[in-house]
Order: sequence, then structure tokens, then C-alpha cells
Amino acid sequence: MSAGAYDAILLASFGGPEGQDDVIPFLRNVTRGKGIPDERLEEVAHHYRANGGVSPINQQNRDLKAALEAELEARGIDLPVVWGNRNWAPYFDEAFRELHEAGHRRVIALITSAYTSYSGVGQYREDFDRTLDETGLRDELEISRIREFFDHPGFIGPFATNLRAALDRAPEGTHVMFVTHSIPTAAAAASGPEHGEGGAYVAQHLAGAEAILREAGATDAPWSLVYQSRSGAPHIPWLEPDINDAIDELAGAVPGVIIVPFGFISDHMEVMWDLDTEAVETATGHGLHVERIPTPGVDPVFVSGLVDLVLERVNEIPHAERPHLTDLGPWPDHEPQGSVRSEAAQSA
Ligand SMILES: CC1=C(CCC(=O)O)c2cc3nc(cc4[nH]c(cc5[nH]c(cc1n2)c(C)c5CCC(=O)O)c(CCC(=O)O)c4C)C(CCC(=O)O)=C3C
Ligand SMILES: [Fe+2]
Repeated sequence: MSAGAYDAILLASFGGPEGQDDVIPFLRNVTRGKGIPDERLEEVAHHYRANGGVSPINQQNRDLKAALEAELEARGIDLPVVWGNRNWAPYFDEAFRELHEAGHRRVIALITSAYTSYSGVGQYREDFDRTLDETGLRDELEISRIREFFDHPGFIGPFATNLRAALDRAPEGTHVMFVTHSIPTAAAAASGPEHGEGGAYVAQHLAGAEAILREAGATDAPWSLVYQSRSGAPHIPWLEPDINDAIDELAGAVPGVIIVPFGFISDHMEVMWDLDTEAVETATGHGLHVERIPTPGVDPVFVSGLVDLVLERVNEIPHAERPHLTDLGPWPDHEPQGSVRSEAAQSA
């Protein structure tokens, strides 16, 4: 099946270190421009160091790329997938050159982040812009991107299925903790001031949590939205409560907690360390039943949903007809970046 006006998919992600020697250079990339000394970065590095200097995120993206390619082929959609990262190889400049050298001009970016925030969207768009200029490909490539997919059935579905199974295994009255990446309260407000104090970022998470509960047939379960992985200067306010504080607060009042990591699409370092090590230890320290359900990863429902999101653009599906499980969505498209000159302009 033709992919209409598009030539390729860019799988765009965060990137992560793949060995002890990579950790500090990777963290320098993540904090570029902030002038953080290596000694401070070494303090942040501990969870990578404890895992041989390796973040699982790059392998998870290789697996997601392969799963996308298999789904596209199964559906007969002729769209190659090129992978690029913000903070580690393969970097966006390598990916953009690969796309251009293969003759691709109009690209759909699939960013591995489901929600609207500077870190999850804005920084990626800035990086695309900067990379188009640095590679001299601004007039040769046009980068569009799929909409934020926080309420797409392909993203909600796997969480709902796994939450239902976890609730069936848990003691009556177990509390459901929806956890996502904390961000500075100022960044949250800026993500969509029309949505109130926490901006679009918090509004999307609250609506997404309710959608997961509905799809799991668990609207009567006690639940809350909590946060993880705050960093930076302590005097700067970030979204709260931290998941460990929330567990401390609930201990004694509930028999257990189910942790739903719906802030991420794969079980990367911030899930493995901040949740599976720290938060689970907090819960077991209180003698609570605790289970952390998986992120979508390469769940076939999620992978198929990502291809559906790409096809929304390929087939120019009207906005109102795009599937969404909250009344916040479907989230609007973003303006393409770069400017492929039309054939007419090129021949003129
Ligand atoms: C909203 C959000 C997402 C979700 C969107 C998405 O999924 O993209 C996300 C993802 C990730 N964040 C990651 C890692 C890091 N984030 C950092 C720092 C920060 N993240 C922030 C926010 C987010 N981060 C913020 C506001 C900062 C403060 C500094 C700044 O304002 O930029 C730092 C620096 C050290 C520190 O400050 O902790 C590291 C190492 C990894 C890789 C994990 C792995 O290696 O497996 C991933 C997927
Ligand atoms: Fe982060």
C-alpha cells in the first residue's frame, strides 16, 4: 500500500548509555548547556553504574523498530523506519543523513513520548530544527510527527489489560498508583495553560488514568496520580507527590499498591531503578502487597496503534475521526518542520 505523500518514519527517542565509558559523556549530552560538573554527573550516574553502565532504552528501541517494520510489512505499507536519538548514538544528525541519502524527503516522526511537555515534545522539536540546520537539510527534509498518543486505544489498551490482571491478583482495597515523570511546576503550567495549574501535562495524565480504569472495568478502584524521577535544584518546585512519599502516606490504610508506569512506553532505567528498586522497596518496607505492571514496549496492540497513528497522517484522516479514549483528545497535529520544496518549486 502506498504511503501517500510520505517516504519514511523516524523513530525518535531519548537514547541511553551502552557501557560504563558511555555514562558520563551521555549525561553531559542530557545536561548540555547547564554547566553541570562531571563530579555532580557522577552522583546522578549511580543507577546506570549499577547496571554495568547500560540503559535498556536503546535495545528497547531496536526491538520497537523491528516490531514496527514487521507490522508495516504485514499491512503492506511501504514505509522504512530509521531510528535516531537525542542524547546517544545513533544521533538525529546520523538519522537525518541516512534518510536523505536514501532519497526520502517527507518523514513522519514517531517520538517515544506520549504526553505534551517541553521534555517530551518541545525539546525534540528544537533538536529536529537544530539538526536540520546543522546538517544543511532544512530544504531537503520535512519532518511531521504523529499526535501525542496519551489517549489512543493502542496506548491505553495494554495498561488496562495488565491493570485488570494485577487487580485480580491483589488483595481487596489495593490502591492504584498511576506514576509519571515529574517535571518543574512551571514547565507543567507552560505545557498548556488553558488546562489549569498542571497544564496539558497533568490534564492528559488525569484523563488517561480514568480511561485506563474504565477500560479495565476498575472505575471503583481507589487511585491517585503520583510522580517520580525529580531532579535539579531542591528549591525549584516540581510536580508532587513523589511515589515514595505517596506510598509512605498510604501505608497502614491500604493492603497494597499496584504501580502503573504510564509516563513511559518502555521499561527503561527510570522504570527499572526508580520504580522496581526504590518504590518497590518502599512498599515492601511497609509490608504492602506491590506489583508494577509493564509499559507497552512491543505489545502488539501498542505497535499496531502506532502504525494506525502514522496512517492518520498518511491517509489524512480528519481530526474528528481519530480514535481517542478521553474527551481531551484527539490531540491536535503539529506544524511540519523543514520545508521540502514542492516538485514545482524544484523544477522551476
Ligand atoms: C517528562 C520527561 C520524560 C518523559 C518523556 C520521554 O519519555 O521522553 C523523560 C524521559 C527520560 N529521562 C531520561 C533520563 C534523564 N532525564 C534527566 C533529566 C530530566 N528529565 C526530565 C523530564 C523527562 N524525562 C526533566 C524535566 C529533567 C531535568 C533536566 C531538564 O530539565 O532537562 C536526566 C539528567 C539527570 C537528572 O537530572 O536526573 C536523565 C539522565 C530518560 C532515559 C532513561 C534511560 O536511560 O533508560 C528518559 C526516557
Ligand atoms: Fe528525564
